Amino acid sequence: MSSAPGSGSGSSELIRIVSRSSPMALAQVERVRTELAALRPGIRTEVVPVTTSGDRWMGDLSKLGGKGAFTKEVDAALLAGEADLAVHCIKDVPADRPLPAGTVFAAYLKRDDIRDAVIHPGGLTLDEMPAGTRIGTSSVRRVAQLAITHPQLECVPMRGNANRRLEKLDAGECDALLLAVSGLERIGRTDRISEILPVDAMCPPIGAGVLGLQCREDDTETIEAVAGLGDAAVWKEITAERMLLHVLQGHCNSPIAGYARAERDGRLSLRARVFSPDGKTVLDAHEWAGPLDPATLGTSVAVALLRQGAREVIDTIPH
Ligand SMILES: NCc1[nH]cc(CCC(=O)O)c1CC(=O)O
Repeated sequence: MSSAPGSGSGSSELIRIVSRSSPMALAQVERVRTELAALRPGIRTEVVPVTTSGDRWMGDLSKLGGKGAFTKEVDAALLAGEADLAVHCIKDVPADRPLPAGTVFAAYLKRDDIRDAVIHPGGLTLDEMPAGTRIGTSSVRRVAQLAITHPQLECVPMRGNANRRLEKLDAGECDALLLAVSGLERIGRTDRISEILPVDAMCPPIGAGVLGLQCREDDTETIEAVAGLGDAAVWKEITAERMLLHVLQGHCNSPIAGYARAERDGRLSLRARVFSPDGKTVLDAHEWAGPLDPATLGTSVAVALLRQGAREVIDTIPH
């Protein structure tokens, strides 16, 4: 191949990005392609589509053997060398076990909104909804917190990608939905939001609003190419949050919530909560740390929750 002198070895570099085919996943890949094109104009990208078991299965996710439901096929494409880069919602990446051997996160992108939104066709907020209003969500985290703040509302199981859930809502399968603001932004449907819930009322899941770029660990070329897309503050937040989840050994069906915040002065805080499914037990911990060791902060908050009895709460929930 003849390339102009001085155009650099990266001028003909191709990065193949594996993606689920939901509108949200494709939008995430487009964000990465746009940011990469600005940072490294010489690199070409291509999308390699996969369908995951989590996308196909509309039943209870725990019956699929856990949260890896959305990541297994993606990991396999990466490890088989069919693709060079995977874009994951960090929220969907299990933390109770190590990342698949041979893969690493090369970057975490700048964080989007971490809050959940209410979608009600009539524009009602949770407080305005009559008793018995059916909220479509299968998330134990959302069900537990709704039981605390709005016990008069009824949760009904609801799965499928965000676009499908909106269709099911419009078809009358439920009266309202809870969905992540960031996901609605990605699919261009923030027009459907009737209320954004503060994190005090609806604590977000670990990793909310963050995309991680996963590579093969020996693929230094791709790792170096995408590392510049990463955000240093988000790296600290995710390191603390995922260490918390790792120490708690939460599973796909455990109502664990929490978020870290890196302040501009370098300090890092982490709040986390563990709920019983009925919301009657709420464990809460919040700590501050200096900038140097996010993993220790995650461990420390997890230990505080374990001292309050988190082990029993997590283990009594079947998965
Ligand atoms: N479980 C699916 C999923 N994974 C990540 C997001 C939202 C975007 C994010 O937090 O990165 C969603 C949709 C939702 O929960 O509403």
